[in-house]
Amino acid sequence: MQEKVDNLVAWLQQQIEETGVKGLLVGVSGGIDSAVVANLIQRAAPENSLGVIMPCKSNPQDMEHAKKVIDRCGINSITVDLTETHDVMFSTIQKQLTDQKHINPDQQQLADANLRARLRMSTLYALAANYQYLVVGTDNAAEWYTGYFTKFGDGGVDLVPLVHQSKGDVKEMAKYLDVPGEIVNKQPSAGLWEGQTDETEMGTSYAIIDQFLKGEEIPQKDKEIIERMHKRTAHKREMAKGPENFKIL
Ligand SMILES: Nc1ncnc2c1ncn2[C@@H]1O[C@H](COP(=O)(O)OP(=O)(O)OC[C@H]2O[C@@H]([n+]3cccc(C(=O)O)c3)[C@H](O)[C@@H]2O)[C@@H](O)[C@H]1O
Ligand SMILES: Nc1ncnc2c1ncn2[C@@H]1O[C@H](COP(=O)(O)OP(=O)(O)OP(=O)(O)O)[C@@H](O)[C@H]1O
Ligand SMILES: [Mg+2]
Repeated sequence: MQEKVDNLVAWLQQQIEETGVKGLLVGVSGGIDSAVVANLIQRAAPENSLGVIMPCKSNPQDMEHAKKVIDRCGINSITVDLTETHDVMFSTIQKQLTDQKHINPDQQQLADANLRARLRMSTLYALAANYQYLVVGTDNAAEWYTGYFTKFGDGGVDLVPLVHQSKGDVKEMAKYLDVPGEIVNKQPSAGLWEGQTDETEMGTSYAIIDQFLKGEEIPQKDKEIIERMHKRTAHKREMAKGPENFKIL
C-alpha cells in the first residue's frame, strides 16, 4: 500500500511540474473517495493544496465528516455553501419551464441533482483559476466504467488519480491513510437527494463491480446492469461529437 500511495503522490507531483501550475484542489464531501484524494494531494503539495467543502442542501453529517477529513489530514480548506445559489438557479429554470408548460416532473429530481454537481464543478474551477491550481477528481475505476458520475459535474476535472483503483482498493488506501473509520465504513452516497445510496440507485454493489473489473465471475443480472451502464455512458468518457464529413484536419 505504501508503494501505491507513494506512486500516486509522485504522479500528482509530476502533473504539477509538467503543467506548470502551483498546486491542486479537490471537493471534500465527507465520503471516502474525496478523503483519499485530499490526503494524496496534501502529500503531493503540502503548502499548495486545498480541500473545498461545498454543502448544497446536504446532510449535516456529511459536512461534519468533511471537516474531520480536513482536520485529520491537515490540508488547507475553504467552505462555499451553494444552497442558495442552487435554489435561485433551479427555481428560475423551473419557473420558465412551468410558464411554458414544458416541465417534465419525472426528470426534476435528476436535473436538480446534476445541477448540484455542476455548481460544485464551477466553484472548483473558479477557485482553481484564483490559486492557479488543477482540479482533481475522485472517480474510481468502478464509477468510471459504469459512468456513475455527472457529466461535466463531478466528472468535469483535470486529473483522475483513482481511475484505475477499484472501490476496494480505495477503501484499503483510506485505512492506510488513517481516514476516520466512520467515513471508511459508511455507505457510499452521491448525497444528491435524501437517502440516496450509490448501490441502491445502481442496482448492484461496488464489490460486484470490482469483481467484474478484475475479470471474475459475477451473477448474470449484475453483469447486464454493469454492461448496460457502461454502454449508456460511453459519451461521458469521450470528447463531444461533431459531424465527421466537415473535418478540416
Ligand atoms: N448518447 C449520448 N451522446 C452524447 N450525450 C448524451 C448521450 N446520452 C445522453 N447524453 C447527455 O448526457 C446527459 C446525461 O448524463 P448526466 O447529466 O451525467 O446524467 P445521468 O447520467 O442521467 O445522471 C448522473 C448519474 O450519476 C450519479 N452521480 C452523480 C454525481 C455524483 C455521483 C457520486 O457517485 O457521487 C453519482 C447520479 O446519481 C446519477 O445516477 C443527458 O442529459 C444528455 O445531455
Ligand atoms: N458537499 C460536497 N462538498 C464538496 N465536494 C463534494 C460534495 N459532494 C460531492 N462532492 C464532490 O463530488 C465527488 C463525487 O462524490 P462521490 O460520492 O462519488 O465521492 P465521495 O463522497 O468522496 O465517496 P463515496 O462515493 O463513498 O460517497 C466527491 O468525491 C467530491 O469531490
Ligand atoms: Mg459521496
